[in-house]
Amino acid sequence: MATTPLTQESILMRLKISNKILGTGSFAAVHRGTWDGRPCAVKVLLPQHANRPRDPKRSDCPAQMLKREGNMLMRYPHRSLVTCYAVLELHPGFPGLPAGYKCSAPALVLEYLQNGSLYKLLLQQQQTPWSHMYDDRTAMSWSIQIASALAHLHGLSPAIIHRDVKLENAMLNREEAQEGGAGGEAAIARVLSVAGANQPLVKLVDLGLHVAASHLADEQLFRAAMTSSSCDTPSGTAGSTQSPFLCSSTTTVEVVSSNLRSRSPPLFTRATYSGGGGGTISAAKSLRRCGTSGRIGGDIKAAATAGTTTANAIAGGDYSSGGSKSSMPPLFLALVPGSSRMLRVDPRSPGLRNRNAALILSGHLVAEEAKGDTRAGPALGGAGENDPSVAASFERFNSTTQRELSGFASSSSMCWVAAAGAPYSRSETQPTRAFQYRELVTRPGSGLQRQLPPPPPSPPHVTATESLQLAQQMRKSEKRIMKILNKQEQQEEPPSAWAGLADEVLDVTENLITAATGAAAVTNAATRTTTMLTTAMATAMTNAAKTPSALDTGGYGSSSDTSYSGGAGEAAAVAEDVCRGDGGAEAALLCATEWTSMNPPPSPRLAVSSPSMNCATARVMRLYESSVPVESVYRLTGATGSHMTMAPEVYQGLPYNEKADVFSFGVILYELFGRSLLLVTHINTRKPGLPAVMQKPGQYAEAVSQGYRPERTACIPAPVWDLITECWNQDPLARPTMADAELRLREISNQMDNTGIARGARGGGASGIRSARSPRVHVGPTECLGGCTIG
Ligand SMILES: Nc1ncnc2c1ncn2[C@@H]1O[C@H](COP(=O)(O)OP(=O)(O)OP(=O)(O)O)[C@@H](O)[C@H]1O
Repeated sequence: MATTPLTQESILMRLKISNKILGTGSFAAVHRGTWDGRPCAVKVLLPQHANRPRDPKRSDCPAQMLKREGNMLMRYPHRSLVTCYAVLELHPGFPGLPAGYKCSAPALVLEYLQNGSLYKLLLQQQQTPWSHMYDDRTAMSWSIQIASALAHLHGLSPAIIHRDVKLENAMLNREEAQEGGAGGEAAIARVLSVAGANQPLVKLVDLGLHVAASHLADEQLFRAAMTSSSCDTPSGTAGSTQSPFLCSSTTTVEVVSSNLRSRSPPLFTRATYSGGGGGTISAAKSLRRCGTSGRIGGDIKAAATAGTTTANAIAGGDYSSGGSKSSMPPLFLALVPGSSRMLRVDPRSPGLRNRNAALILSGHLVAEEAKGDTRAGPALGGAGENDPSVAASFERFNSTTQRELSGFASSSSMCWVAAAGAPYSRSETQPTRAFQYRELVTRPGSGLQRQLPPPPPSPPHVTATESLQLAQQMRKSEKRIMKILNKQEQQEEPPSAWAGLADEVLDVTENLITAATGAAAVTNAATRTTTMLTTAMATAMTNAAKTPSALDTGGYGSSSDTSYSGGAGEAAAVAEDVCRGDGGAEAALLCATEWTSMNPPPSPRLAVSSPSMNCATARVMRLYESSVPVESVYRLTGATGSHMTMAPEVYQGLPYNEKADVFSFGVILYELFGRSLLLVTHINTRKPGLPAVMQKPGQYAEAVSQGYRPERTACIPAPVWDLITECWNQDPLARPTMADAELRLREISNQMDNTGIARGARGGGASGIRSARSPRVHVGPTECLGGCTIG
């Protein structure tokens, strides 16, 4: 079935769409339907989005987002994620499709979740506080299911961030779906009324906003990588059915080199490797599971030797000094949860010999090359276990490099390889088919640096309040920029129309730069990068506006070598990409990070007029243009998701990673165990600790971003509350991983069982859910509704 190509005819045979709408979101309407006779939900892009012209280059338009959602669900299924049976394009006039479609519409055929969302259940619970709809055991079971789905997503490499974790997106289903059910409240009531039935399952839905925390290819590239024959299998694994590679043509690794340890502050030269490679995701998955055997197992063991206990993710990348495919050694990384260590780079690489390399993935230091480890032969097996130099380099690494890079690591969701030692040679800059390299910023003392005046003296200490004000100012400015960009997008204006926008953007940019300069002491990478991104954008827009003809003739794609002549055409192309939100934005950001890490912008005008800035930006852009369509880091700054569950850093428009989901998960725990929705308890309600009554969810998110947290309610068990507060830590890096959170919940659950504490004493049959229609015990509004007894 899965291999049969889906034609419109076969779709017609298999898919029936009824006119019953299960729900409508901002992008899609979800219809009831059947797929091969089984009940299903059909999520179809709304006509207003489907009818818009599509740019295949863009991954952030609603059509692409919907497809990405489906592809992601199909590729990485999980018991607690809604199942996607098919990703389709439905032609206008397809039976059951409402009128209004002029173009074909992407549609997902999803598992039908007939029992509504936990949000609706909670809403109903709050409306009828006398009824106990579920007990703590059930709340715990649901929490664990949601945690395991998120741990699954975050455990992928690169991590996938859901970005919209909330009770609305946690839907109830029975293990055995019943035909003929109806969604919404009726369904909830039916669930509730079935005492003794199987425990309802929770499934996470709506992954439309998901994003890869690092560099994940789109489906096409991913497939290409999976079937690629260019995988450089390490010796000893030939013939193995499972390649120990997670294919690295989907992985772009940032290399930071040169004098890492000897300079203070360290100066970085960065190159980007986007290697080819092979292998399968399933291999990586199984490797992640195995942990103790096989060649990779050896390295995981080495990680354990070095002081860590478990490795829960493995990524592999080709890391090469350039040249032929055969000279591409694999780079293996073990991501150690909650810690920061491991692994080593294949010592076969002559380019890496006698050089220490460290890799940081999503903020974790995960790899290090052992200095002096030049052994050839089995690339990975057992490496490091008995090698004192490996252990020594771990030590060295932890005491120096980690500290030096922590600023980068904590603010970036990208992979970084830090290599100390000899700078890369020019020969390394020659791109090969599967390997590209660009030097983004000139080395210390050359070009860019000389043109810039010395950085201004550090401003006096910036207080937390000032820092917050700056962040808010940033946010305001960002919003304005987004508005401008949206206006541009909606009106589908030609690039020449940027002339009018350029001035406005420059204004905003100045604001940002002022904020950034003032906040230098805060050393906020987000501030810097956003500043520089918008600077680059403004520059490009201005240039484009000045010489619109360059747009017609100037092709940045035409200059593919490392020499760069500059010019408005190039700048305009940068702007175009930045505006369109694809690789250009990332490129500008990458460049900006690098540039500003060495040189905080001394004055807006200087930064704007720096031709080297354009140069570097353009180079990076080309790199990404020919590389994978990476998720734009830029889009990882800015409010995405729901205000009531939004992490502070997301609200503030700072860079964020998968820990934003952890924060939102804390809200889920709070609402589930507390039997109350924050929206109900906090909006239009006077709360202690808050100066004024909040009327909008945005105000709540703002308060949270300033440190406000809801107080514990009596019915939240103490250990659960502890976990909630950890998830709500203002510092994302201090929050637990989802894997940890899941583990903790399981432990709490066991603890509850072992101590024989009668949870849900007041309610629930075997299902743990009580009927809304059969109220039994009245409790006042301040009493616990959950019957919890731990605390
Ligand atoms: N698999 C499903 N089974 C039953 N109902 C569903 C299913 N998926 C979604 N729904 C219903 O359809 C509604 C809209 O779905 P969804 O949230 O996925 O759409 P969206 O356009 O992505 O929404 P949003 O505006 O939140 O991004 C949901 O609130 C839910 O009630």
